[in-house]
Amino acid sequence: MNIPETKLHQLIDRLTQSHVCFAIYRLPWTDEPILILQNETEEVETFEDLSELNGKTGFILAPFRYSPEHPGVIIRPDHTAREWEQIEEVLQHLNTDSSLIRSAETAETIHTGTAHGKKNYTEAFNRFIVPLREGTFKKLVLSRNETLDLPENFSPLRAFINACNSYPRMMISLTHTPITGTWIGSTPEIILSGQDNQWHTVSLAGTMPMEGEVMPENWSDKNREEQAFVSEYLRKTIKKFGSKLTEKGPYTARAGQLVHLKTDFHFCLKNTDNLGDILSELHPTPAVCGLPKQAAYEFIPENEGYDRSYYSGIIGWLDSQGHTTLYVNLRCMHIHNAQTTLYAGGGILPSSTADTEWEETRHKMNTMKQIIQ
Ligand SMILES: C=C(O[C@@H]1C=C(C(=O)O)C=C[C@H]1O)C(=O)O
Repeated sequence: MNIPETKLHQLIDRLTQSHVCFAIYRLPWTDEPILILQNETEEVETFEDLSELNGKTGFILAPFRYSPEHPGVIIRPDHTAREWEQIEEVLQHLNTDSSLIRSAETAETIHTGTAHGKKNYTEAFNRFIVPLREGTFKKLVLSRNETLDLPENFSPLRAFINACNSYPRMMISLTHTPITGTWIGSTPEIILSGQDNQWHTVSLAGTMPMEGEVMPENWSDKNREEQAFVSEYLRKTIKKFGSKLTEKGPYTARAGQLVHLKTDFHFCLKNTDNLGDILSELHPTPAVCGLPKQAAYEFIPENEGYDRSYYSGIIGWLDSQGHTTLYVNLRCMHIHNAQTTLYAGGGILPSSTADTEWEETRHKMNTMKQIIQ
């Protein structure tokens, strides 16, 4: 993807420090930036429950779990533009003097050095592994975050473009609202995409690093099992609201310098008025939460030791009248002041070990670390 001319580039970077609500995203295997911009004077609409999204249209950022600090937001598409020329035209009309006031984002002061981070992670791992080995849970996803200082010349838009150029298979996004702050992500995981009666979701789990440019295929039983849990859950859930379910996989799919096991699920929906209800059934899948679902959804925030915020929530374009492309918010980072907080997790089974799982989160975080410069 081309870098836009300097004036536009600087304007978009400054918008990430303003009260303007916008998202720029790029779908997999395309080279087209899409801007969704809400009128500057309006506050972003929030929601507490995915079912409130029934019948709505807009760019969604929903947390893993709702809290007053982290509501879901819907960026209303008052303006939509594709390609830098059109985006420039739309942004020209912004009243940049009044809108470019720094948003009151609270500075996070978490400094998780690696040693400290690994100690916390291992303690959380120990809390997770006990109920897994006792059989209370079949699978739990344990995640962590890490905060880094950004380079002085850091540009959110350059990071977005770096991600577009490095990760053609992923959905890349740069999202900003005063409520959520600024998020940049490269996600490989669709939660719900489609239009009319043709819909798609994926079961994505199991992780190995790429071997140079070769995709490894020697999946362990643990990886196969944790992906099978996600597939089983999706099969059951889709049957509640969809019909004509077809399935392809599992097969090995690349995501940056990692590979995952992936199964595609295609199905039909009778109508699209209740996409919010469908999302509340789907989210959170055992790719980011666990089984049994509800117990895992309560166990994780109480035992993980930090707040996932928008990581492992939902991000993307929702349009009940048109084409929807919603993803799980993975391989993402929150930009705040001169720092960034990166997030990553992985599925834990009774056979898991803390060191291997820690390494997996390091590999996943590298997806974002690579594009910071
Ligand atoms: C939880 C993450 O990724 C998810 C978990 C995976 C796993 O456990 O192997 C693989 C892909 C994703 O569904 C993440 O990237 O943080």
